Amino acid sequence: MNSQCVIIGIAGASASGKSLIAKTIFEELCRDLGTDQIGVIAEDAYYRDQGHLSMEQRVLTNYDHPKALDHELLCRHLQALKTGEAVEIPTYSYSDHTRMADTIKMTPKKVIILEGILLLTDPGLRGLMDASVFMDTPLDICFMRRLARDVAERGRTMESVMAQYTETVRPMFLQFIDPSKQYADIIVPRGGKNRIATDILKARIQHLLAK
Ligand SMILES: Nc1ncnc2c1ncn2[C@@H]1O[C@H](COP(=O)(O)OP(=O)(O)O)[C@@H](O)[C@H]1O
Ligand SMILES: Nc1ccn([C@@H]2O[C@H](COP(=O)(O)O)[C@@H](O)[C@H]2O)c(=O)n1
Repeated sequence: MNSQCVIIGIAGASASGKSLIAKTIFEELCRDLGTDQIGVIAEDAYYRDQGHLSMEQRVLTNYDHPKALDHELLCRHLQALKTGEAVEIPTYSYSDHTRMADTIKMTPKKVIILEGILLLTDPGLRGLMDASVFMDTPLDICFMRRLARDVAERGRTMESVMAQYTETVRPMFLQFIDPSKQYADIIVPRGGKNRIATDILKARIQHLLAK
């Protein structure tokens, strides 16, 4: 069976507004399609399991390098959803730096919004997307938002956020994420509250569904 499943990929720097725009599109499209017909998948859920490593080893991982993520599993899950099969999405703990025991069942959807920093670096994932987006928020703004968010929500200290940003987040953005912008169909300036970009994406999804 090849069910209708529109997949939109949203990439960009950490704290560029990917989750916010994904959530806005999700909530607004739910009103038309129903909550069971649209889903959001975060690439972060596919960070590799590090249960076999000590906490001292886990903090040394470069979480902004493509190899930190299990894109193969994400690809398999998207292919399964496209063929009408349900999947078990992993859950991830930013404070323990590893997968949690629970998974979340996702049933097939008409629309899947994927969001994550490194999505557009992977040809397999790009090939599964019906449209791709890059959130082009200035890096200094992203850094300020990440600092506030990671201290408030991800159990980090200001010092650890600043060190990680200098050692891996910024260099990996320049090496992998920013060059992947070339693969985006739509480039969104300013961040997750860009109303016109949100409307354009919603209209494109509606157009793909009507085909
Ligand atoms: N345009 C914006 N104006 C103000 N705050 C924003 C804007 N876009 C995103 N944010 C905030 O910045 C933080 C990071 O955004 P988020 O969507 O979580 O980023 P990402 O998913 O790209 O890491 C969140 O607290 C979010 O509410
Ligand atoms: N254990 C981890 C795993 C990931 N990160 C950081 O998360 C960022 C990606 O998530 P966004 O919601 O910000 O897009 C990425 O830049 C990793 O550095 C982490 O700090 N710890």
